[in-house]
Amino acid sequence: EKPMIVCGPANGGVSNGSPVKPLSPEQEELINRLVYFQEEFDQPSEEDLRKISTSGIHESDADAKFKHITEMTILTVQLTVEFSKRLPGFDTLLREDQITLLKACSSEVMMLRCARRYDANTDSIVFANNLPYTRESYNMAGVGDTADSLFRFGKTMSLMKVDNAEYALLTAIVIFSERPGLVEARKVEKIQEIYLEALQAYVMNHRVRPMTEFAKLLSVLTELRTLGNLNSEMCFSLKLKNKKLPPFLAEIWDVHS
Ligand SMILES: Cc1nc(-c2ccccc2Cl)n(NC(=O)c2ccc3c(c2C)OCCO3)c1C(C)C
Repeated sequence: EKPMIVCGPANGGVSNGSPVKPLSPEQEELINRLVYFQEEFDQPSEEDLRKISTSGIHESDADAKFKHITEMTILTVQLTVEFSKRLPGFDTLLREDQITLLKACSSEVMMLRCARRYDANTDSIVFANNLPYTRESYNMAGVGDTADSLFRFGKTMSLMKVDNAEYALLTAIVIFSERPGLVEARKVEKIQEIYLEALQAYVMNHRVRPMTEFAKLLSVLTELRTLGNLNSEMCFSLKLKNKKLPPFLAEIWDVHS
């Protein structure tokens, strides 16, 4: 069943003295749809997880850990592609622009998905039941120090108490971001505006200090750009170390030997 959003304004519908505009029915429907598909495509299926090699996962085999991370990432990026296809507006774009958006957003959405799975008590990313994205696996896989900023990001997000609706809207906003090479950039921007307005309306009606919380949520977008760029840098350094990425990831992240 669809998880309904209970839309009672957090502050009795008044924010710094002025009455808060409620969410429109269209915005409520949009948010409910996004939260529904966020759950639908949240984790790889048990069947997919069984396919992932867990051999060597609990030993100190660096290559096995690296392989595990790559396989988990491929499954998760594929879930993001499925989520994107169901976003209102995505199917109105040129195929070429859909590809541009999916390639560019994939690492950023991965970071956001991991942040959502960050557990502050254990300072770890609890991702599906295979736990590949832990500090230990990162250290083992030989990419430990860079992953630190992913855990810091996860901690920041958990302190902000970002809820499912805000995560789903942030993901849509990341997907419909301005990217180099877009043919219909203006069209993507117009679609992104819909999701930005919905996020603003949601925050205005659900947060105690809406303006600052909305600003902080938008600053997440900038942090995600930085994290995505760090991923590109890591892909490049892996290439220099002749550490092969699976073709699917080499293709979407433009890592060509
Ligand atoms: C197969 C694979 N899967 C990932 C990944 C794993 C989890 C979240 C996001 C990404 Cl992109 N990465 N990237 C990182 O793990 C990664 C790269 C750079 C980072 C970073 C991470 C998690 O963390 C933030 C700082 O820079 C890789 C390769 C490239 C190892």
